[in-house]
Amino acid sequence: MTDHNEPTKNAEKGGANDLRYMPGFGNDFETESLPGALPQGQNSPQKCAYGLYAEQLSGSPFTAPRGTNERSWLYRIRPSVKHNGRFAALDRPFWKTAPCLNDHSLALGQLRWDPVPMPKDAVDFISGMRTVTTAGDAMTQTGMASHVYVCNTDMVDDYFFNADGELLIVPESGTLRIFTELGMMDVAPLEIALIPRGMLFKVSILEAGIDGGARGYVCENYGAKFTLPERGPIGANCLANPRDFKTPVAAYEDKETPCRVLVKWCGQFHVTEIGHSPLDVVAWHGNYTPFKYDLRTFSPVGAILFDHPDPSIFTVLTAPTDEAGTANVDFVIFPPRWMVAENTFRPPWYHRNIMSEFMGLICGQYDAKEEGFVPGGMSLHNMMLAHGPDAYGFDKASNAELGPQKLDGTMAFMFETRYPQQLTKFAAELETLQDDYLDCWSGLERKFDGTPEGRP
Ligand SMILES: O=C(O)Cc1cc(O)ccc1O
Ligand SMILES: [Fe+2]
Repeated sequence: MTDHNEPTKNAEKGGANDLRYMPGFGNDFETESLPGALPQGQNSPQKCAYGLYAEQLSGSPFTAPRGTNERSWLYRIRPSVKHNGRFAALDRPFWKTAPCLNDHSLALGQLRWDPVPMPKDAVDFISGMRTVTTAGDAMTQTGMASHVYVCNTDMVDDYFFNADGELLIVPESGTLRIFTELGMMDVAPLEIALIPRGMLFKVSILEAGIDGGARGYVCENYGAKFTLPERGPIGANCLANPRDFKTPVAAYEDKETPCRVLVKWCGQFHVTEIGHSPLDVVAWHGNYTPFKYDLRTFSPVGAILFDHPDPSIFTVLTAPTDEAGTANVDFVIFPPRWMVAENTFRPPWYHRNIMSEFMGLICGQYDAKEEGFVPGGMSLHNMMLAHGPDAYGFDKASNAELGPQKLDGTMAFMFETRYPQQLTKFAAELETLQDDYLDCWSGLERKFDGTPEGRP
C-alpha cells in the first residue's frame, strides 16, 4: 500500500506537521498528487488522465445560491458506486441521533461531568464515539449532537462517512491523523477539524495522549454548514481569519486488499465490504472540502473599558438557520486574553438563555469555574436553566484588584444551539457525572440588608 501526498510523498505516521495544506475558508481549491491528473478547463472529459473516473460530491443542492453552493470534483481510481455494495446493519449503540427523546430518567438540572474514561477494550474513532446530547431532528436536517470520542486503536481497513451531518472535531488529548477523500490532516489539541457530510475518512492516532489513546469532543451538525460569522462593525479582520483555515492537498491510498465502508445514515449504521481503499482520489478541485484550524490564531475582540460582552464575540464558526441571528449551532471559544475592564464583574454574569449550552475544556481553567470543570470534562446548561460563576468565583471576582490581568494557558469552548439538548442514557448514567454540581452555587448567600452597600 502506498500513501500519495505530493510533494511530501509517503508522509509516514509519526511525521507530524509534514503534511501540506492550502489556506482559505470556502475557497475554490485545486490539487493533484500526480502531474496532469486534474482536467483543466472542464470537469468531465471523455477520458480522464491516468484512467481516473470523474465524480462530483455535492454538499449543497445544485441550485443553491452562489454564496452557499458547495461541491467538489473528485478524480479517482474507481467511482464510489464501486465502494457502496450491499449494506448490512451495524451496531454502534453509543452514537445516538436526534430525535432521541426520553432516553433516561435523570431529573432536569444543570449538569457537569469529569472526563469520559478510556474504555478497556480496543475502540477506534467510530466505535469510541459517545453521544452526550442530541438536539433537533437529523431527518429534517435541523439540530446537532454533542459527542465525546475516546479511542486507542487506528482505523486501518475501515472507512466511514456520515450522511447525517458534518463533524466538527475538537481534540483534547492526543493528535489525530485524519485521512479524508480529499487528503490528510494532522490535528492536535488546540486545533479543530471539520469533515463535510458524506465525505469518507479514517482516523489514526498520530501521537498518543491520555491512556495511550486520544480523546476529544465532536459536534455533529445536521443543519446548514458551519460558516464564518459576520463581523459587523468589527470590520474586515479579527476573530477567525479565513487564511488560517487549512485544507489538505490531494492524497490517496493505492490499496487492493479487503476493506470495509461504514455509513451512518438517518441514525442507523451500515457496513459493506470492498476489495480496495475508497480513499483513492488522485486529484480534486472544488469548494466542498475538509479543513483544520488552529484556535491559537483566533484574534479575540473584547471589552476594553467596562462590562462583560455576550460570548458571541468569540464565535469561531456558526451554522445558521433561516431565522436571523438564531444559530442551529455556534462553535464558541474562550481563548487566552487580557481582562482590563474597569469597575466590572469580569467573569460571565449569572444568566438564563433560550439557547442550550454544552461546554468542554481543552486545557487550563475556566474563569467562571476554577474548580470542578477540568480538561476533558463537560457541562450542560440547557434552555432557560440558570447558571453562572460558582460561589468561590463570585466572591473572588467581586473583590479582585481590577488591574490588567491575562487569562492564560486556557481554552474552553461551547456548542450552543437553538434546540434543547436531550441527554443520552450514556451521559445520564456516566460514572463521572458530578452529583454535587449544584453545590457550587450553594455558598451564594443573601447580601441584601436594606443598605446600599449590602452585606460584605
Ligand atoms: O455559561 C457560560 O459559562 C458560557 C458563557 C460565557 C460568557 O462569558 C457569557 C455567557 C455565557 O453563556
Ligand atoms: Fe452560559
